[in-house]
Amino acid sequence: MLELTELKKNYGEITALDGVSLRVREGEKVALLGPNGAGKTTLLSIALGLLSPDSGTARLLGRPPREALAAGRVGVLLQDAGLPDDVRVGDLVGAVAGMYPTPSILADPELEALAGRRVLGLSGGQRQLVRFALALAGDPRLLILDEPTVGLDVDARRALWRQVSDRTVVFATHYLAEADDHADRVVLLSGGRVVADGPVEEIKALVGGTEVRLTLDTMDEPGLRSLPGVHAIVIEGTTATLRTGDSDATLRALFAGFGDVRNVRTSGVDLESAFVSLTGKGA
Ligand SMILES: Nc1ncnc2c1ncn2[C@@H]1O[C@H](COP(=O)(O)OP(=O)(O)OP(=O)(O)O)[C@@H](O)[C@H]1O
Repeated sequence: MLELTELKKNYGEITALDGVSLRVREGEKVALLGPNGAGKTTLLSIALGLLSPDSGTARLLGRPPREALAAGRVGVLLQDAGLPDDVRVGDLVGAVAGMYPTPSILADPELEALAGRRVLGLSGGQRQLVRFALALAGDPRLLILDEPTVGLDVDARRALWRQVSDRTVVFATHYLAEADDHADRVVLLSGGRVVADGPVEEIKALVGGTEVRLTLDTMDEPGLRSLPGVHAIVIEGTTATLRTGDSDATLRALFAGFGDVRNVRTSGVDLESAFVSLTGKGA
């Protein structure tokens, strides 16, 4: 449905994409995860034909992106996309849906409550809900969403994700938790490169997870390394720091297997520090 091959893009001195390839098949839900400046928006803009790459190619539904968009069936939600101010929400959504051969109007109570309001005066989250309704207006086969839930409250987030459940979706996010909840595959971008691409569980184990620090008077590195979920370990004297993708399993086995373990402390590993460990540099 989406095929990007060896994309490169520089803005003057800045390298935004440094040879990115990505293929998304029908039915996949792919989260593009990465810190600020990783290249997510640039990648999506090229996928949509809004920006030309310096080299490489982009195909959308088997065609050049602009052609695919013109044919309908691709829903798009971009950051800060403008909306006409002086029009009622219901009229705007109805008019846009009416331009498609298969119109679809988002059934959402919050959106319905806004139908009579003019766009001017809507809050940031309400505008985002309207943008999302416009993205769905053609009953798209493929949805491309750039940070779709920014500014949305919990109910609106739920409504959004419910609506996308039976479509192919590519979405950019900063949040591992959002990728975890709504994607089946994660593509991790950093510094304009794909640094990891795989099922959510795999990426979570790689970047997320928990740090467990502990003291063992008789250090047993191989034993600690073989605990379930552990994928990295640092030993300093009698202190060990483990990185685990499944802290429950690690701790259960730790307490069962190491009677003399003490001073056990755990902390979440945030995404930024995980990027540092994956890419060897700050994001
Ligand atoms: N129009 C532009 N002119 C110059 N530099 C740009 C332009 N657009 C993006 N960049 C730079 O290219 C790099 C990639 O930016 P991009 O917006 O694609 O990243 P992102 O992953 O979407 O970031 P964010 O999560 O902050 O939205 C950044 O260093 C950014 O500053």
